[in-house]
Amino acid sequence: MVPDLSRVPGVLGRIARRRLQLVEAAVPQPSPPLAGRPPSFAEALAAPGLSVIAEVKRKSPSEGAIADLDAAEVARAYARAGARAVSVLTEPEFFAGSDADLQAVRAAVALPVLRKDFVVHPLQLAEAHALGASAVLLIVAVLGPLTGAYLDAARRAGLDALVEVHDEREAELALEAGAEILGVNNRDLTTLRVDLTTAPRVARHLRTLGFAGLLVAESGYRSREELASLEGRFDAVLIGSSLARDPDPGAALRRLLGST
Ligand SMILES: O=C(O)c1ccccc1NCC(=O)[C@H](O)[C@H](O)COP(=O)(O)O
Repeated sequence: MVPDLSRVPGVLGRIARRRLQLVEAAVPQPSPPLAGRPPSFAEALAAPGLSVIAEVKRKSPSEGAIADLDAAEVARAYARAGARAVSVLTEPEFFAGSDADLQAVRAAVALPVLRKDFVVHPLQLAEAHALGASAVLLIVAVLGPLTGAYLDAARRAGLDALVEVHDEREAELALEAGAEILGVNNRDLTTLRVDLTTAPRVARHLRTLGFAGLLVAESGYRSREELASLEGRFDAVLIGSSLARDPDPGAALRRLLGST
């Protein structure tokens, strides 16, 4: 049940194909047993008001180097500043992420942790659960018609899934697949261009189609005003670069939330 990645264009296609090579070459590592059940990602996003999912992000294809950070320390700062969940990039080559970052964050904060990676193989789901993640990212542009099968497999592994789309057609595929948490990415992962009108436009389409689940706006957010425009239309926002690049990520989040 591996997606056909030859049809995925641009930067996203390069990342996904390389990810599959790395997953297939990896020797499975035993993870130490986890203390307790991870907190619910869905419940954190459903809390009143706009929930912030704050991201631990070291580097990216669009920005290059972002921060040489201590993942646990940054996650604690996010939690103190009011984040409701933490996203941790675990892709090693394009984002300089690691499973160790995820484990460090899980041990450091009581918030749910999203494993932000490029899921291209079912093994990555069991692995995410073993690492202590509460949720995984499933990208419709990568998984295509297998999105529903991966969603079911994630649920069986005890994980919530943030199903990511970028346009109306992908949004319809995600609905058919049974997504309950839908993320609309403002960043086109083929070209890396960011357009903040994308998430509200696709969200309107989803609500017109009767989607009653949780909606997340993703990528490109830098200001209090931009976040204010999402209130009442989205349940959550995912923010990475603008927080992680700040010398004080906690203060950056408090500024965005208007709580300084
Ligand atoms: O961030 C990138 O350059 C990128 C390139 C290719 C695939 C995925 C990419 N980013 C993943 C994300 O969706 C973001 O990390 C996340 O939404 C936060 O975005 P931002 O606040 O703009 O860092």
